[in-house]
Amino acid sequence: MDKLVVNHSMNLKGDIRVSGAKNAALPIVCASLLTAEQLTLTNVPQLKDIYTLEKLLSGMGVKVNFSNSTMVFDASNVTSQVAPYELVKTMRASILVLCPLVARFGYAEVSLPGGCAIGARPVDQHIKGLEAMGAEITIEHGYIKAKASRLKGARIVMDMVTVTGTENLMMAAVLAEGTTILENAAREPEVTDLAHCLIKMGAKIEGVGSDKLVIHGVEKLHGAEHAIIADRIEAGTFAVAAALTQGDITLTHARPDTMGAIIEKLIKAGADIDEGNDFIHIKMNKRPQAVDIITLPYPAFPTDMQAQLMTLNCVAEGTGRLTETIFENRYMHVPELCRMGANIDIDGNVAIVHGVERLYGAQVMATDLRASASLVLAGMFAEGETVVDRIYHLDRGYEHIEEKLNNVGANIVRIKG
Ligand SMILES: CC(=O)N[C@H]1[C@@H](OP(=O)(O)OP(=O)(O)OC[C@H]2O[C@@H](n3ccc(=O)[nH]c3=O)[C@H](O)[C@@H]2O)O[C@H](CO)[C@@H](O)[C@@H]1O
Ligand SMILES: C=C(OP(=O)(O)O)C(=O)O
Repeated sequence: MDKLVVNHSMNLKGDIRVSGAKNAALPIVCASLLTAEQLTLTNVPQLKDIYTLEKLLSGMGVKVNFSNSTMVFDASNVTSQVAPYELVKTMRASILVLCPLVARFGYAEVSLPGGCAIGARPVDQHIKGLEAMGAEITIEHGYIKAKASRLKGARIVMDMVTVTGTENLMMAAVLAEGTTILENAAREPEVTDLAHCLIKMGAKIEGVGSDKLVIHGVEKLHGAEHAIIADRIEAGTFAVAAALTQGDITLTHARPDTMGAIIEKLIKAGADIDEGNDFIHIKMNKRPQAVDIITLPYPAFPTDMQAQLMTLNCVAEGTGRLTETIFENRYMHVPELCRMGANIDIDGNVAIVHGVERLYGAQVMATDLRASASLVLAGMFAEGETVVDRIYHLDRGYEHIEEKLNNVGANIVRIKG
């Protein structure tokens, strides 16, 4: 298993190009199952999760060509509607093939994704919505089996805001007979990006970007070309790197309009931020101030940035209070940060972070994707050498992370395992 050796690296300086968003690319790749015509995606990040999905779709008979950051799909000859456990267990987002398969082929068999390090993460809302649209669903031997000759439009009120739940049901509704109303829908920019792609493919969706989506089903979708939206979480991670190392970084190909809550917290922490339509410039020349954060659905502060902001709070002046409301077990990075000298108390879903002046390099273990990112950030600030183990999590979601950070002055070495 690969490891990253992160050396003390302050004052990062230069430009970093932001990649396409993993969490937009994953559902949009699955949308390729909705049409027999060619779907072309550009700005696709080269990530382990995308390769896993490519393997899953290829196993179903979809022809996929992935070259540089362009992916071309031909799902005209799908031969299997099964998503096997071996692939689903490595990537929860595989659940996103469920609704496209039922919508176009009337059948799907998808392994239940199960929980992961950050929480139980059930998929009951995906199932509830599909059932409301007339699918017959059984759970057998760890697989969800869904059948429907043609899905029917329905009014679905989601019990909680779910990102992949909204995406899955939106993909069911675009080919259903009649109109579907999705209430309490997720408004994350990645959900909106999927809606924009589906509209290019001929879907009829109203209320894009709001918590009420009205979807008029059509008989079939056609081919299209779509560029994946910039990754606001990758951009946010690098913005924290700039603030933490008292650096001066410009993030290019970014979408600051999707990062309001993150940018606001960085400004509060003391960063100077200048933004345009597609760039963010972050400059910091002092110790950060502690900030309080509550994770909530978009447009509030994203749970996927909680760990990175915690690292910033670890070395800030004052005490910051973080409240995680989305996932029940998303503080796995806390003991690792404490091993590096951080001072953090946990009380239920609240983390109280007392800022310290120094962190010290240590051997630490990454437990999930964003926890890994928070440890790499801490390693750049820490004195000495930090070895981050189990970085396969990181490779699921960050494209060439060490290369991008090294280009602006970091000193990170990958040790192949
Ligand atoms: C591939 C992808 O896009 N992943 C993102 C997506 O995950 P994902 O879509 O899995 O997360 P959800 O938005 O569905 O989860 C939000 C909350 O709802 C709960 N829930 C969800 C569905 C359901 O049927 N029942 C249920 O109880 C979950 O356990 C969690 O507590 O949104 C999360 C929240 O912004 C992000 O952290 C993930 O990075
Ligand atoms: C939790 C995340 O991803 P996933 O839903 O793929 O586990 C994430 O992107 O931080």
